[in-house]
Amino acid sequence: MTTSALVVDDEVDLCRLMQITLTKMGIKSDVAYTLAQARSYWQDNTYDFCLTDLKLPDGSGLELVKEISNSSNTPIAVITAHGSMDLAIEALKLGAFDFVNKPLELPRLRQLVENALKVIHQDNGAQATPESSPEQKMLDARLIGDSAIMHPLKNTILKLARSQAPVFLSGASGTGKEVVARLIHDLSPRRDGSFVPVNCGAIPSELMESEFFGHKKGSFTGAVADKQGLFQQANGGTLFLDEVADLPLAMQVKLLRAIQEKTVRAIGDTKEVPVDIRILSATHKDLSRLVQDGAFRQDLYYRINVIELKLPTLNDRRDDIPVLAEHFLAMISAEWQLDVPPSLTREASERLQRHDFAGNVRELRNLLERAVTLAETSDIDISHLGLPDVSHDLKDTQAHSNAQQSNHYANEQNQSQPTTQTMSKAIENREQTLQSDSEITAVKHKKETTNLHPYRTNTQHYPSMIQRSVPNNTEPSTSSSDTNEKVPLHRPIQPKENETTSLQEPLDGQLPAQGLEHYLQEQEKQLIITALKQTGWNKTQAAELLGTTFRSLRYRMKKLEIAEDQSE
Ligand SMILES: Nc1ncnc2c1ncn2[C@@H]1O[C@H](COP(=O)(O)OP(=O)(O)OP(=O)(O)O)[C@@H](O)[C@H]1O
Repeated sequence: MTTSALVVDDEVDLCRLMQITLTKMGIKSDVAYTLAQARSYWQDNTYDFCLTDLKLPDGSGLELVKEISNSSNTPIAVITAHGSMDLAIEALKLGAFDFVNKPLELPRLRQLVENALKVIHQDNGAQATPESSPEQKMLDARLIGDSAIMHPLKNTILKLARSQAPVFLSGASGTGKEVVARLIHDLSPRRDGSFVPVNCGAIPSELMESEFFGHKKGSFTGAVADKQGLFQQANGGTLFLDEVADLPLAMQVKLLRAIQEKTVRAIGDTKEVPVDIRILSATHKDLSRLVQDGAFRQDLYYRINVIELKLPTLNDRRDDIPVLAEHFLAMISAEWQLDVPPSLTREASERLQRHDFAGNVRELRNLLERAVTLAETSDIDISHLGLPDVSHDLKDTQAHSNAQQSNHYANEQNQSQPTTQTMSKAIENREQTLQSDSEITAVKHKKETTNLHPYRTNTQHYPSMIQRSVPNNTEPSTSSSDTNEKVPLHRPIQPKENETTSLQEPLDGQLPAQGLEHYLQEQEKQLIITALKQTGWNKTQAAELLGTTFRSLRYRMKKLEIAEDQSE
């Protein structure tokens, strides 16, 4: 069936141009020159999408956007006068799926129409199988949770995926902002393009411009070849600005310009290159507060925060804990190639539902990884969770489960004391580097008094595994009066007195042959690999050793092309 469109604009020549473009794309169209005419056409006919100017002789195209979005799923895009970004944003908020600026550039118009066609195609597919559209299936498989709070969230995600509007994902750390960003991309008409996530807090400020916009060979010392920036990598796809609050102010100005103009210029280049990207952004910080404090530009905030999606904390959706736990245990089982998939005992499942998950879903996942490591059989019991005792009734349950596990934990005196365990076979393979003395000690979790999550501070906030044997000069104090003290797996090497932490001079004062950048990257790579080896390739712990965040480490590993796990 031929696709049909309604074009609304009072400029006759422009309407003709749009009609010709649409006809060339195989789309039949009607033209309305006023709001009243548009309403009448809309009532009397069925269209697959609509394209409207905002300034019409008898009213605003925004009214049409509102009416069409409220009464149907039909994609509607708006044409805005150059520079009237506020109106474009208003239209996106009201439900327009995209906008195009005047003077009209035909490639941009074609791109917009192609996106509309993809949305229509997706809708037709969904109508054919309403119960379990591929989109719904993907959403349910990757965003786990069926609680009352998750239903409207999932519906909103499906709607947002159709739009080109910038979305700002807010919510505490570990609530799944990146999961949702990826889903919005994979469910959108841009799914065939790249999803490029960037941790804005992890890029050194002096490299930011080059990372975002690229550089030409020779444009600065160390620019040994042309480099494509993140904007260009995301061309045709989605750029996800994670930890956007951490962007330095100087970079915010440049980013705003690139987002508004939809063009970028690489360092050392003379020409601007157009880019077609959708911007998604996220932070666990209060961005509006940062705007008030002058730490984040209001104009950029306004531009990226066209639609805000707030993700609930895990504590706000406790009903989802069992299903999430099941999901992660299945994942761990597959990743670690366990013969028998692990499962939670009823007591353990109940205990999890009472835990205060300051680190949200990420904390749950890590807690389960640790529990699987500690359990000798496929049954994950309350004692493997490493959580503090919270109530009397729970104590009874725990005593019962401890009794059941007594064969496995013959050496264990009580949960608050360090325990010595042998690891299951699969874990042995994975954690070879941790086993120089074949012992792993679990330390009782110290109840957090702050709401910081474990991966954003340099302090350990969870019961970590520690090696008993550590080098003399880094031996953690075993005489500490606080047996709950959290001890790092390996302490970072402390400089001796009068010793600086700066890198040693290479080759007796000679400068590195391949230049500073290359030398520093090599050093960075070596330090990261050392930390990863020391922690059995556990990125969370390696990040702590290096005094950085998990996300930052992951970003650097990707940048330096360090494979995820080289332990085998
Ligand atoms: N609803 C969910 N279903 C399945 N996995 C989830 C869900 N939410 C979060 N996760 C998992 O939790 C971990 C953290 O998620 P993610 O990185 O998306 O959180 P975030 O909010 O972006 O965190 P941060 O603010 O620290 O960047 C990931 O392993 C992710 O796969």
